[in-house]
Amino acid sequence: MADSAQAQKLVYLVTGGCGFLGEHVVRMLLQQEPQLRELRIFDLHLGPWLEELKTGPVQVTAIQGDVTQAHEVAAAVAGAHVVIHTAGLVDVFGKTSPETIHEVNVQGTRNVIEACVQAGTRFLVYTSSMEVVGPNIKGQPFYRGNENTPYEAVHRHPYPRSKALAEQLVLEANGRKVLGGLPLVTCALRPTGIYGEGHQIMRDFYHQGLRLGGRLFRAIPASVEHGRVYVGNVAWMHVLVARELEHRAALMGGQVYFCYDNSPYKSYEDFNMEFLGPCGLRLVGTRPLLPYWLLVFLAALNVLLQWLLRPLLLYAPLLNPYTLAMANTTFTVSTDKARRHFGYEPPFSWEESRTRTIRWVQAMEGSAQ
Ligand SMILES: NC(=O)c1ccc[n+]([C@@H]2O[C@H](COP(=O)([O-])OP(=O)(O)OC[C@H]3O[C@@H](n4cnc5c(N)ncnc54)[C@H](O)[C@@H]3O)[C@@H](O)[C@H]2O)c1
Ligand SMILES: CC(C)[C@@H](O)CC[C@@H](C)[C@H]1CC[C@H]2[C@@H]3[C@H](O)C=C4C[C@@H](O)CC[C@]4(C)[C@H]3CC[C@]12C
Repeated sequence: MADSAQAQKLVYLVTGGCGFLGEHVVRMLLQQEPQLRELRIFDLHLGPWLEELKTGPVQVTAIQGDVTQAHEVAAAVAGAHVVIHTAGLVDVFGKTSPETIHEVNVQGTRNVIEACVQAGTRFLVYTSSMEVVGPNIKGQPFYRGNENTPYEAVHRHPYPRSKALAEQLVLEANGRKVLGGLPLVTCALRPTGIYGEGHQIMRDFYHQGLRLGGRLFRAIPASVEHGRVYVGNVAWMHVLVARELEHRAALMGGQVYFCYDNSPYKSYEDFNMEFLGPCGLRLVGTRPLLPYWLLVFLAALNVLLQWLLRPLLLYAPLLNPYTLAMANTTFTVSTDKARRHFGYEPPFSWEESRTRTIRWVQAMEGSAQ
């Protein structure tokens, strides 16, 4: 990338740039990356909001494309200095087949890597996930762990498997010679559960609560901690890594970093209530209202119903065996590797993150507040 002595401006490509995280990365780049000349936004589904971005000094190029199509990826990458690859199928609800998840998340990532090599693009930031680590199929807790904490990462579910395989491809590609003979520098970021404006699952919980008369029913013990991170802080980490990769290639190249901030450690449901409570919902029960065995039965019943109904409609409830196991397994991170390696500090405090998320829920149609 250009150093300060050169006036050269940079071309960034964000895959999945119209997604929940991708949109925040796009907006953060436009606000915080002074070297940006052109921002390419590559996505299967382009959002109408992109039009409003085209009035600024940076050239914004919206590209409707599919990461599973190598030629489409190659065309989008050609001429880019940096690729931030967030595109992926985030499906733990059985909405898509395991083959499709693999095709998008693994083959799509392979296509991005090869496109970088063929085009001479030297810097690739990949949005991985905590799930590359866990929780594993044994339900072993990962308590305040970091990037070096030993943990038996064993996955059966197609989504975490695909993220683990894709991350491995990205890290193994670090150091490959790209067109022109210089090395590719790659890095993988592992967010825990991201929350914030645009989080579809939070929207689903909110609407479920509205349907149930303003109530949600506790299913998970409050003692089970789940790490969460604000989307604005995750976006900033992507922008900062993309900027620092060149200058700190020897240190950062081929590394993984958990995405973290000062969001509190809470159960998944209690954490959601930080935002849904001020918006009029109430979490019923100080302990799970149903015995775990009954939740296991209901989760399995949901799988059966999904299979039976598939010819007629997509039935994809929040509760299934995988989501129940995830919600019931402590997974929290405590690390400062990103700060030590590239000076990351979360720009949004917990209070700001909470306020922004509450305002977003309140602005949702049909708000109870
Ligand atoms: N949401 C979380 O809690 C979380 C946590 C950790 C990691 N991640 C990772 O962050 C990334 C973004 O996740 P998100 O929550 O914003 O999901 P999202 O579904 O909101 O965004 C994904 C984007 O990728 C696009 N996409 C999907 N398939 C594509 C394809 N074949 N070609 C091009 N674009 C395609 C979608 O249209 C969407 O805009 C994913 O890689 C996900 O694994 C998410
Ligand atoms: C129905 C109840 C049991 C309810 O509590 C289920 C919650 C469940 C939908 C979520 C619990 C943990 C979530 C996952 C976690 O935050 C991390 C993830 C990694 C990321 O890469 C994608 C999203 C997710 C898998 C996230 C999905 C929702 C949960 C399973």
